[in-house]
Amino acid sequence: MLIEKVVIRKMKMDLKFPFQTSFGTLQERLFLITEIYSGDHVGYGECVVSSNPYYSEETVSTAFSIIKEFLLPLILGKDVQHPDDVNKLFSRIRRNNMAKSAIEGALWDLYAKTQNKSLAEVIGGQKSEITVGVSIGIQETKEDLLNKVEESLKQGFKKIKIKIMPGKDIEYLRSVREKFGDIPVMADANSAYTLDDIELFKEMDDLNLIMIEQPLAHDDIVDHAVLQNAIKTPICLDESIHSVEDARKAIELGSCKIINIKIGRVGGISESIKIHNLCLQNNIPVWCGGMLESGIGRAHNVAITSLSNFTIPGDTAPSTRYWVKDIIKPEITMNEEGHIQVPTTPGMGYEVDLDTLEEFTLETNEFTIDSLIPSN
Ligand SMILES: O=C(O)CCC(=O)c1ccccc1C(=O)O
Ligand SMILES: [Mg+2]
Repeated sequence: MLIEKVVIRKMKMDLKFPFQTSFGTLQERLFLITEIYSGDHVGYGECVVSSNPYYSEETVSTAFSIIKEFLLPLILGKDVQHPDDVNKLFSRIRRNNMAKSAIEGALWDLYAKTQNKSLAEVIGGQKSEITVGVSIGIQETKEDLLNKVEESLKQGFKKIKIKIMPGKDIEYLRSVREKFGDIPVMADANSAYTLDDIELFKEMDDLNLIMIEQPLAHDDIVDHAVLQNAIKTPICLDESIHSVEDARKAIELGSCKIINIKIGRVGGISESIKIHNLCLQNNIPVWCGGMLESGIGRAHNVAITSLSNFTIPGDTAPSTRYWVKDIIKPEITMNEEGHIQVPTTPGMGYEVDLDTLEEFTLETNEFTIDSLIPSN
C-alpha cells in the first residue's frame, strides 16, 4: 500500500446528553478523524482524544502535532505491506498511543479494503455478532440513575456499567440492586479512590458486581493488587493498561481479573490483539471499552470485539445512544437481544457519510509527501 495522502480532520460532535465521570463532564466531543489514501482506496481511523487531558494525557492538539511532526514523516510516500509494519516504525516514539492508533487504525481499514475482506476477518475475529453493554454517567440523584438503568434494560443492553465517585457510590449501586435484582451490573470509578477506601470496597462485595473498573490511581498496578487481594469482586483495569507489557505485569501481580481494552489507549489494533491473546492464555476475560466514539471508532471497536476472548459485553452501544446523526451509514444498530451484527463487507464495514463528516469537520489538513515538515 503506497501511502499517497493523509487527511486529518479536527471534528466536533455534540453528544445527546452530558456524560459525567469522576474526572469531569463531557457534552461535546472534539477529536480527530484520519483518512489514508492509497490507489483507489481510503482507510478511516479515529483519534479518540478529548480537548482536555483528564482521562489520558493526550489532547486534540498534542495528538495532531505528534501525528503531523513525527508519525506522518514515517509513512508518507512509503510502501506499507501490513499495518504491523508501522507499529515497528512508531515504536521509537514513546507513548502518544491515541495518536499512533489513529494512523494504525486507518491503515487496518485500508489494508482490509485492499484485501477485499472485512476488518474483523483480517484480524482473526470469530464472532458474527457481539453482545453490548452501556455505560451510564454519574447522575444527579438515585432516582435519575434508576430511570436510566430501567431504560437501558428495556433497550436490551446486556451489561449496565455505572460510573461512581466518592459520595455517589455504594448507596447508588445498592439502590440499583434493590430495585432490579440480579441484573448484570458493574461500577467504573475512573481512579477516584485510594487504598484508604478499602473498607468501602469490602462492603461492595455484598452487591455482587460483575467487576469494579479502575478504582485506584490511573498509573497504578501495585495498590490495585493489594485491593484485589482484599476483595472478592473482580477488579478490571482500564487507565492503567497501555500495552501488552503493562497487561503482563498486572496479571503477574494479581492487580486485576479482567481487562478493558480500548484500541486508542493501547496504541492500536495490533497491540489490542496482543493483549487479547495474552489474556486468553491467562484466563483473563476482556471487553471493549469506549471513548464516546463516532461511528468510525465504533466500527473498529465492533471489529475487535469479534475476537473470541471478548466474552464480556463491551461499551459498544449503538450510534443513536450518542448522536442525533452519526458520520457512517448505515449507523450502528443493536437488536432487542442486545446484539450488534459484525459487518462482513470490506474494511470496517460501514460507509462514511461524507456530507455528515463534512458537517462536523472544524478543520481539514491534507498531507502529501511534498507537504512534510522537517522532523528530528
Ligand atoms: O460509551 C462509551 O463509549 C464508554 C464511556 C466511558 O465509560 C468512558 C468515556 C470517556 C472516557 C472514559 C470512559 C471509561 O470507560 O472510563
Ligand atoms: Mg473506564
